[in-house]
Amino acid sequence: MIEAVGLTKRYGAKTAVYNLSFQVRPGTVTGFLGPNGSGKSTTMRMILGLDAPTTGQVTIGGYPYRKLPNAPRQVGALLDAKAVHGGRHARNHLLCLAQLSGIPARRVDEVLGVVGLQDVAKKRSKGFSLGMGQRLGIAAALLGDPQVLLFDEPVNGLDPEGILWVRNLMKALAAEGRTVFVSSHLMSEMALTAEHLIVIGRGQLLADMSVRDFISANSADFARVRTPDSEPQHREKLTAALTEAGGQVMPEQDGALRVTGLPLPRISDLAHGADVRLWELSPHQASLEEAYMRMTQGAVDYRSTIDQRAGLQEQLPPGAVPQGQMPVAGQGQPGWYAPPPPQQGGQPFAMPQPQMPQPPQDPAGTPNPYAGAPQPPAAPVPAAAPAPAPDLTKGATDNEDAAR
Ligand SMILES: Nc1ncnc2c1ncn2[C@@H]1O[C@H](COP(=O)(O)OP(=O)(O)OP(=O)(O)O)[C@@H](O)[C@H]1O
Repeated sequence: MIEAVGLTKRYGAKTAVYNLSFQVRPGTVTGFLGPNGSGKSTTMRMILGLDAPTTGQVTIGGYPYRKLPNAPRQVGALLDAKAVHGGRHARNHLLCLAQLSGIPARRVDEVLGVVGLQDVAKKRSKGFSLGMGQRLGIAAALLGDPQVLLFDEPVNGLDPEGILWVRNLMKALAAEGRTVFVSSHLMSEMALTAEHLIVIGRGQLLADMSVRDFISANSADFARVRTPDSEPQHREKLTAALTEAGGQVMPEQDGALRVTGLPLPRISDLAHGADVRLWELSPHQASLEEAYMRMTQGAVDYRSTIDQRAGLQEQLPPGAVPQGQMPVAGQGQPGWYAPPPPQQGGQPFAMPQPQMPQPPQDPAGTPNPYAGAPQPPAAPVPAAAPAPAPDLTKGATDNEDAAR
């Protein structure tokens, strides 16, 4: 098991991770999600002893990585697939790693077979495609047959067959009782691979819960209702009946209606009562991607100004708030991505809290640099000229970082 308690990392004045506490348990794939720059890689580096926490601690099986007996046999990681000596053959690269860790050479051939690189084992890795490089990185992570595995964006650059392979590999490793911690920006993939999620935004914990709970906590189910295309007046009649009964009705682009706040049998009864025929009445649940976007929209550092100004962004569903704004309980259209009311202390999303040791309130005795970040702004910001996300870290701005 991986356990972080009050983990904080500052780079000078920049706070990359703040007071992060979570556990990654064996036997399931745990997804690690967060917008760009939210601190995922920094957290993974601290887990692996590559960066020292400013305060707090993170352990694997009860030990900090650097004190873990025979660490390469216990923990495997893919952090940066490009971090390979390009002039070496794939097999030689793995052999070097194996020798450093006292792993027998036959294991190198085993893992080359597992990742499907046996035919290119004698090729120099500088000629490898992005996907082949990922496979080589995964082979290196598997070398010590470790119980704990960390993968930072493992499907980066993989084709659909490769993505499916990684998904099955992660699940198989977890099914063997291993601890599998994997970051990804591919939500659809994460929904298929992970059972549990840890979501961070601006270095802080936003959610620690199952994928199922995460989706239901950050989205609302809805019904799609469709009347015959040739009878637009019936669509209007049904809209009126549903609205009068307390439902929220929004038109979809294809002419159907999105209805929230009413159960399906009630919608059917209301349609029958209004003498309106239905061509479709179907239940829908938001995707992990929608739920994730909903939760993290207030914690995104890097956002294009061009597509916002040009109105190119996908239209937000009713009830969802424009980017940069957090929802306000009781406002907007309830039932449509309607969030639970903000919690005391500024936590905007209700989430089941696992029993974890409580980290020190503020280990360094300095104020929380993110305090107030999730609070809703006082006034709505027009979509055409959104306010930039405030740089709450008071350090080098993210734009400066990005420009480097
Ligand atoms: N060595 C460093 N020195 C200064 N700032 C750093 C350093 N490493 C990371 N940061 C900053 O810390 C923040 C978190 O970075 P990190 O790479 O951990 O985010 P991430 O969630 O992995 O991002 P991405 O999804 O884009 O990979 C960023 O603002 C980054 O600029």
